[in-house]
This record gives sequence, structure tokens and C-alpha cells, in this order.
Amino acid sequence: MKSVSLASMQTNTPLRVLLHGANGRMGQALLRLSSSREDLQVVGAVSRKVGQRVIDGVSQFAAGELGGTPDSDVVIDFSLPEAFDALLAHCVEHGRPLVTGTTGLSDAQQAALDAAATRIPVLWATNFSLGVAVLVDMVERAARALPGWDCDIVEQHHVRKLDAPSGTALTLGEAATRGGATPRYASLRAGDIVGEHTVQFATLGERIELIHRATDRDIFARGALHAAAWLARQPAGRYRIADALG
Ligand SMILES: NC(=O)C1=CN([C@@H]2O[C@H](COP(=O)(O)OP(=O)(O)OC[C@H]3O[C@@H](n4cnc5c(N)ncnc54)[C@H](OP(=O)(O)O)[C@@H]3O)[C@@H](O)[C@H]2O)C=CC1
Ligand SMILES: O=C(O)C1=N[C@H](C(=O)O)C[C@H](O)C1
Repeated sequence: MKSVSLASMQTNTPLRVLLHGANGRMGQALLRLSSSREDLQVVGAVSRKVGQRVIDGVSQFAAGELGGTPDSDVVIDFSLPEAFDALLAHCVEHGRPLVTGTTGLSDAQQAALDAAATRIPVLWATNFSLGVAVLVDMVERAARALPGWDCDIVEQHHVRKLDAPSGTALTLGEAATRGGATPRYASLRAGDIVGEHTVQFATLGERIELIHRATDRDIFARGALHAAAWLARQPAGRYRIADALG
């Protein structure tokens, strides 16, 4: 059963999606889930090396071949920081809205996103799940209500994750800081853990643990596809996942 967003119903023309990082764990989830959406069509798949995986009916491009990719209405990126600069420049040059979930970006790359947002719509989120969006709000509220309590953020991921702390942990830490806490971080890398984040507030005699456990990467992919369908119809600017979730 294909789902159709209201936006595409208004135009009846699928939004053309360029997928950057298509060979990766997230790229493969995005490819699989996009095929069940009538309002989105992946028209190009970019990864470091072409031909590693069979991607039925989608043109594949290697790193450095962005200039040869077909026109698209929105770009979705889940790659690595090393790949990000060329992709962002491509999106700005061709006026393509960008949804990106790539974490571990430098301050300079964040500044480049701000600059790009004067020309195109950009949405960067460290976590595209609804549960984490709710957790971020809970953490800020808890920090504000618990002045002086210790705040520790522990994140666990699969052994192939390159960055630490996770982007989500840093986002949760920013929320705790907005609430007046001073978060500390710890990271574990084990097995095939999709993503687990624990925010603990502790004081003498008691503690609170707020936990999000991701068990399927599809939650991130569904959120990114939703954000892409939404962002494609926004004016230039920098947007957050909360804007897309309404
Ligand atoms: N915001 C969110 O909700 C989520 C964010 N993430 C983040 O997304 C990113 C990707 O995660 P994941 O999919 O697990 O990682 P993978 O390592 O599985 O995939 C990375 C992808 O990027 C491609 N790539 C690497 N370098 C280049 C380059 N120079 N040019 C083009 N493509 C390149 C790889 O190509 P190839 O395979 O050919 O080497 C691969 O397709 C990470 O930063 C992760 O933290 C992950 C999950 C959720
Ligand atoms: O690399 C991953 O897998 C994930 N990365 C994101 C992060 O760095 O927070 C989101 C999610 O936890 C999975």
C-alpha cells in the first residue's frame, strides 16, 4: 500500500529525490522505503563506489560524479563528513533543497550550512525519529526542573559508527544545557546496536533516567523521507526536524 502526502496529491507529480550515501545502512533503508511512496521517486543514487549493490531502476553515481546526476527536487544525504562539502556546494549551485542526517560535521561545515540556507532550504537533524524529538523536549524540561542535579548522557551504537559522542547525544546535551545542566558524555560501541540514548539526572538519594532505544533504522528513514517531502516546498532557509514534524 503506497502512502501519498498531501503535498504530492496537490501536484500528482512525484518529487524527484537524489540520494547521497545510497550504499550505506541509511541509504539502503531510504531506497527501500521510498519505493512505497507515490509522492517520492529516487532518480539518482550517489556513493563512494558504484556497483557495490544492485539498485533496481536507479542511476548510480560515484563520488565526484555529482555534476552528472539528474535534476532533482530534493537531495537526501546520509553519508560522512568527508563527503559533505562537495554535496552542499552542488546543492547550492543547482538550487536543490537538502535534507541531511550526516553527523560529526565540523563548526565550519555548520557555518557553511547557515550560508547555504540563504540560497536553498536546508534541514539538518542528528536524529529523524519522532521519539528522540519528544525526548529532546523532555530533557530540557527535566533539566530546568532539576537545578544542581548531575546530568550524564550515555549513548550506545554499533561497532561501525565512526563519530562519538553521537550527534543525538550532542543534541540532547544542548537541550540539557538550555535547561541549565552541565551534561557529561559517555559512548559505547558494541554489536549491531542501532542507537540507544540514556539521559540520567542524579542527586543524593534519587535519580531519573530518560531512555530512547532505536531497534530499526527505518524510523530514521521514514522521518527523513517525510522531511524531504516537506522541505521541497519551503523557501530558502535553515529548518529543524521540529519544523517538519509540525
Ligand atoms: N540523523 C539521523 O537520524 C541518522 C544519522 N545517521 C548518520 O548518517 C551517516 C551515515 O550513517 P550510515 O548509513 O550508518 O553510514 P554508512 O557508512 O553505512 O554509509 C555511508 C555512506 O556514505 C557514502 N560515502 C562515504 N564517503 C563518500 C563520498 N566521499 N562521496 C559519496 N559518498 C560517500 C558511502 O559510500 P560507500 O558505501 O560506497 O563507501 C556510504 O554509502 C552517519 O553520519 C550517521 O551518524 C545515521 C542514522 C540516523
Ligand atoms: O550512526 C548511527 O547509526 C546513528 N547516528 C545518529 C547519531 O549520531 O546520533 C543517529 C542514530 O543514533 C544512529
